[in-house]
Amino acid sequence: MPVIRTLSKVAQQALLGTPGCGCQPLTVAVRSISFSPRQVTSDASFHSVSFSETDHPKVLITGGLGQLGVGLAKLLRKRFGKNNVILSDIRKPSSNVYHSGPFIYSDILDYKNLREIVVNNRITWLVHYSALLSAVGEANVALARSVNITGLHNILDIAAEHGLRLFVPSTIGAFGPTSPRNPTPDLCVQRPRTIYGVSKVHAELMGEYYHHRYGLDFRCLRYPGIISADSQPGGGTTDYAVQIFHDAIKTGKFECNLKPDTRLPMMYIDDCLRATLEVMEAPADTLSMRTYNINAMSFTPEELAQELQKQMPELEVTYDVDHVRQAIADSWPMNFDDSNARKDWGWKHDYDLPELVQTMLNYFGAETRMARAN
Ligand SMILES: NC(=O)c1ccc[n+]([C@@H]2O[C@H](COP(=O)([O-])OP(=O)(O)OC[C@H]3O[C@@H](n4cnc5c(N)ncnc54)[C@H](O)[C@@H]3O)[C@@H](O)[C@H]2O)c1
Ligand SMILES: C[C@@H](O)[C@H](N)C(=O)O
Repeated sequence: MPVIRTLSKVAQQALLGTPGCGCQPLTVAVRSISFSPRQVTSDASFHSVSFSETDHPKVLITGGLGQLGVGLAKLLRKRFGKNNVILSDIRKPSSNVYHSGPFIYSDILDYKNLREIVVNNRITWLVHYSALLSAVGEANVALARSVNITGLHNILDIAAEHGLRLFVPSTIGAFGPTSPRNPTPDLCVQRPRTIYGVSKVHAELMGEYYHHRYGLDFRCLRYPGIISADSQPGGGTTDYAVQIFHDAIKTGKFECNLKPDTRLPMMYIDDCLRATLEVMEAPADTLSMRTYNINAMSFTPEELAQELQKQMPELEVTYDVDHVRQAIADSWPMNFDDSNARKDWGWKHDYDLPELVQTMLNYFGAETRMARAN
C-alpha cells in the first residue's frame, strides 16, 4: 500500500509539475510520463531547455581530463562553439586546456553540485566520461564501485530531471568469458569478471531502463580500446597499444604486459569521438537500440609491433605478462560485431591498422621536429 501511495503521489507531482521537466509530453502512456525518480524540491528553479530553444546544445563533459575528454571537447567546440561545451573534472587542468574553453570543477559524487552546474549553465547534453578503468578498478574496487555506480546514479537522475540528452560510454569490457568472443554481437550473455565491466553493464541497463521508464534520451556506445597520441590512457587493459608508440619513439624498445597473441578490438581516437558526436546527433527514430557496439579493427601486440617495425625495423619488443591484465584481456571480445550501428545510423570507421600506425608516427615525428626546432 505505501508503495502504491508513493507511486501515485510521484505520478501526480509529475502530471502537475512536469512541463518544466520537459522530457516528454504528458498526454502519453504511463511508460513515457516523465518525472524524476529522485524528487526535486520546490525551491529548485530548474527548467530544462528544450533543444529547439537554442541553436546548439549546451554540453557538459564529466571526467573530461582523461584520455578522451579534451579531444571530444575540441571536436564539439568546433561544431557548437567554444562556450557551448564545458569540460569538468576533479583534477586541475593544464594551462593549455584551461585556456582553450570553459572548465569547471565537478565531482560526480556531489549531486547538488552537479545540479547547480546543469541549472546555472542551462545544460542540454551531458557526456559522462568519469570512470575508473579496468586495471585501476581492480586495484581499488571500493572507489570504482563508488565512481562508476553511485556516480552514474547521480548522472541518470540529473539527466532525467532536466530532460538532458545523456551519453554514457560502455566498453568491450562489458562482456566476459561466457560471451561469444569472436565476434561479439550487441545482444548476448554479459557476465564480466571486473568491477569495471560489472559497472558498465549496470550503466547500460540503468540507462535503458530510464529511457523506457522516464523517457530519458539515453545513448551509449561500447568503445573498443582507444588509441591516441596526445593524451595518456587512464589505467586500462588496452593501454599497451598507446604505450608502445611512446616507448618506440623514445627508446626503440617496448616491454609488453600482454601475451603476443592477445587479440582485442581497437580504435583510433578520431573515429571514437566522431562516432560519439554522430550517435548524439542521430534522429531518435533511427536508433533501434540505445546501446551499440562500435568497431574499427582488431589486432594482437605481435601484429601491432610488426606494423610498427615496417617503419621502425630496429624496434625491439619483449613480453613480461601482467597476470591481472592478461586475465582481463582473455575474457574480453576478440572481434566486435558493430553491424547494428552501421545499419541504423551509418557508422563507418576511417582508420585501419596501417592508417593508425602511420597517423601515430606522423604525430610523434612532427612533435620531435618541433622540439628540435625550439
Ligand atoms: N579509453 C578507452 O580505451 C575507453 C574504452 C572504452 C570505454 N571508455 C570509457 O570512456 C570514458 C572516458 O575514458 P577515458 O579513457 O578518458 O578515462 P580516463 O581514466 O582517462 O579519465 C577518467 C576521468 O574521470 C575522472 N574522475 C574520476 N573520479 C571522478 C569523480 N568522482 N568525479 C568526476 N570525475 C572523476 C578522472 O579524474 C579522469 O580524468 C570512461 O567512461 C571509459 O570507461 C574508454
Ligand atoms: C577497453 C577500455 O574500456 C579501457 N581502455 C580498458 O582497457 O579498461
